[in-house]
Amino acid sequence: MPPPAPVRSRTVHGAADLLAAYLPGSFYYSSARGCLLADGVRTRVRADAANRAEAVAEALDEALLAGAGNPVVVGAIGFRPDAASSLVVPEVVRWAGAPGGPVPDGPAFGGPASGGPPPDSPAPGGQARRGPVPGNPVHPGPALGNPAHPGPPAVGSAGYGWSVVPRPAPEVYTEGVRRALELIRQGGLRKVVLARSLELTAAEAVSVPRLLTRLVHADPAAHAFAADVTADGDPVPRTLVGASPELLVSRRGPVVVANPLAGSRPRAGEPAEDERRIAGLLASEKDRAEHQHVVAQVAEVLGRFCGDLEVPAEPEVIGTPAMWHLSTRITGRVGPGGPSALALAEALHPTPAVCGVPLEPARAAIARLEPEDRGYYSGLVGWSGADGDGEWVVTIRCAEVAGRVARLFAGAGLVEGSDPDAELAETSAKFRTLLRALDAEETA
Ligand SMILES: C=C(O[C@@H]1C=C(C(=O)O)C=C[C@H]1O)C(=O)O
Repeated sequence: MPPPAPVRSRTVHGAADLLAAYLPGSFYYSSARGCLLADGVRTRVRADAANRAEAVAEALDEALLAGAGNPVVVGAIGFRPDAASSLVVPEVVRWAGAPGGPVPDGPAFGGPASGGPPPDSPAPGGQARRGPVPGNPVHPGPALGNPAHPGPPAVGSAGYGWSVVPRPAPEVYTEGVRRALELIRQGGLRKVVLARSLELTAAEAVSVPRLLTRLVHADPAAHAFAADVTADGDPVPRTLVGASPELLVSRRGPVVVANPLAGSRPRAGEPAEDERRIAGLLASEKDRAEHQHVVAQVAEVLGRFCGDLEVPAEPEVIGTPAMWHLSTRITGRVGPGGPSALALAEALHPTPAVCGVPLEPARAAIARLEPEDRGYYSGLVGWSGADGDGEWVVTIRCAEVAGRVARLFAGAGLVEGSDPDAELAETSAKFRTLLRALDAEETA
């Protein structure tokens, strides 16, 4: 008989440990389901949209053959079909519970080497996220600034002295919105999302670990991420970092969850006014229509792969520290050997939350009316395991950070009845998630 395998105690990580261990170049992802920190590159998946699924499967198979327990692929994929992607099968993956949750005890998470998410973390899709309270549509979201846990110092604690350039200028954006509304009036296009960006330049290099930590502290229930997206020829490393409220899709075993958002109001930060805004959002036909486009597409795509699809008839309102959104949580089930979380995410992308309806006219309108390339913004970011489990979010409330520059993106969905100035204001409110974390809210 072979000698018994040596028993080694496994390190148990807390969410705070993983966040503290993040370094630029790592991949970090956290949500109400738990968090993951990935380091090192076993395989870099170099593939375009047409052969990505095959390349990912091959890389995961290789890792399995090399003895990795349950290897994962992590990273980000850009918005356009021909956009860059940054996907790797990492050398080391560490898992922990959700940020702000208890430090899990007992043996660690789901398996050798590459492990798996903690078994005791919430079900996929962040059920622990602020949901509706029956009979009370107001969901306060996290407190803004918890004095007991003030979080790390400002990203530029000495004051970065940001300079801010909106791209395009606000009046060019509103003109684009008017032209998009004209296309909608002419017929053929029903919804399109137009985005703009803010380019912030600091006097010194932006600290990505501190930016990420501030985002997680500001909203532990968000899907927070930091992914290295440095491309060949970039003079300095580039990191995609953000806190998305929008679950594109998750899979855990047979259970599939998607949580499309669309239809928004800025958070006022004053309870009575927020009550009014939430009621206004729920009652707005324009916002309901904008939301329904996304729900219909997500349900149609998931319906191709899933049984037991459940699509609530009515949206709820969810809150982030900056925004209120109409939200619909859709669930379904896949059979054994069904599509992986990444395959589902790629089938869903781009949803009308970031592109439009019908898809091709919306893509064409974006290409014509947005002067700036979106890059990774409005693509997808997350992780997928060899067993098919995983979680991918829509890449919003994010910035691409390189050296002293942080490029922020935000968009707004346009349908018949949209108002250009209100859409501009909506994008300004969406920038707040990142501006606050960069201590730049007053500058922009
Ligand atoms: C496009 C963004 O957000 C998306 C658009 C929304 C809307 O138009 O109401 C709401 C949530 C997101 O699905 C963004 O944050 O940049």
